[in-house]
Amino acid sequence: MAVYTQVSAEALGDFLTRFDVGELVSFKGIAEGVENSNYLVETTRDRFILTLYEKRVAAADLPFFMALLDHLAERGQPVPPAIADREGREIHELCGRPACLIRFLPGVSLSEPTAEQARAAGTAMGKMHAALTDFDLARENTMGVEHWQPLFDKCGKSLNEISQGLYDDLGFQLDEVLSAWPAETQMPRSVIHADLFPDNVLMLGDDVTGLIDFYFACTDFRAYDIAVMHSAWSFDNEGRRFDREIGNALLDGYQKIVPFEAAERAALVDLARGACIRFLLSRAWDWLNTPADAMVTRKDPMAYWRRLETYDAMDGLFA
Ligand SMILES: Nc1ncnc2c1ncn2[C@@H]1O[C@H](COP(=O)(O)OP(=O)(O)O)[C@@H](O)[C@H]1O
Ligand SMILES: N[C@@H](CCOP(=O)(O)O)C(=O)O
Repeated sequence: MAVYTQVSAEALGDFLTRFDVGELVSFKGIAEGVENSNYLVETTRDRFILTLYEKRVAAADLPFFMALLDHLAERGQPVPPAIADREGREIHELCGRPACLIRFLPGVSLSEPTAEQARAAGTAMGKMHAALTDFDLARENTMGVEHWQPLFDKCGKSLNEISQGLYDDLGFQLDEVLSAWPAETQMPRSVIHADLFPDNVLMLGDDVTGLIDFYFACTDFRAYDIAVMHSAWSFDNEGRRFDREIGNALLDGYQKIVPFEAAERAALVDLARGACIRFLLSRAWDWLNTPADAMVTRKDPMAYWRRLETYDAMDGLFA
């Protein structure tokens, strides 16, 4: 359940008067998602998403995210920009939280995408990267490679409460991935989504209708974005079954738009191992620090350990 902040009909009705969007007809909390509070809002004119930003999204980062969404939307990418109020402001405050009213996009996120859908999603990421070549802003990846060792150290031996021996096993893998990690100048860097899991891609049939949830977007290796996507899309939820056909379709759809440079292609498997460590660590931290009775469902860190083991046994992502 991702509605942390309750909004009353009165507060929302009053909030909407700042915009030229018609009057409130109905609204309801959206259960999906874990980071922010999201509501589906219906007015006399249209549908919108109301997002109240909770503790993981820093208010200071919102201008970057909104500029990024505006840039992509202006270039015809299927992303949801924030709606500006009558004075041109996109970022607001509601019920004590930073808040945005966001364009609603049609489509559903898939739990079991097919290879054709993965190909379309890879192509959508390629088009997004191509549209970002003239985007000038930057944001540090606060979940990037420099942050893995400190987060590992913060989790410490408690990792063994998740699975016996995880502290030593993950420590070993982390050392390996850090020593294989490419130097900054070795391959193209860009603003990337950094969390394009199936739940952040809206689709109708085989068509991508929306790329959402840009709140981890940051500057990093461009190929790291597709590696994150590969690790999220090519396995079942538990990370037990690897589907090479889906992985290949994803990479293939992407490289039709943004061909891989030789250095990117060679580094993909190490970037995917890094992606596993990143999500394993954030999930492990949440696992160890979220009370079992909290409203939000904790995601299984070991699903990323299993993926890491699969990548560890691979020579390259293409086969
Ligand atoms: N612009 C949008 N159009 C349509 N649905 C959206 C939009 N933004 C979010 N949603 C819906 O809200 C859910 C949660 O949004 P998301 O941004 O993933 O939340 P969180 O940041 O909390 O993880 C999505 O799974 C989707 O169903
Ligand atoms: N995709 C991450 C968690 C971030 O959740 P999101 O709902 O904001 O995409 C994971 O699965 O660990």
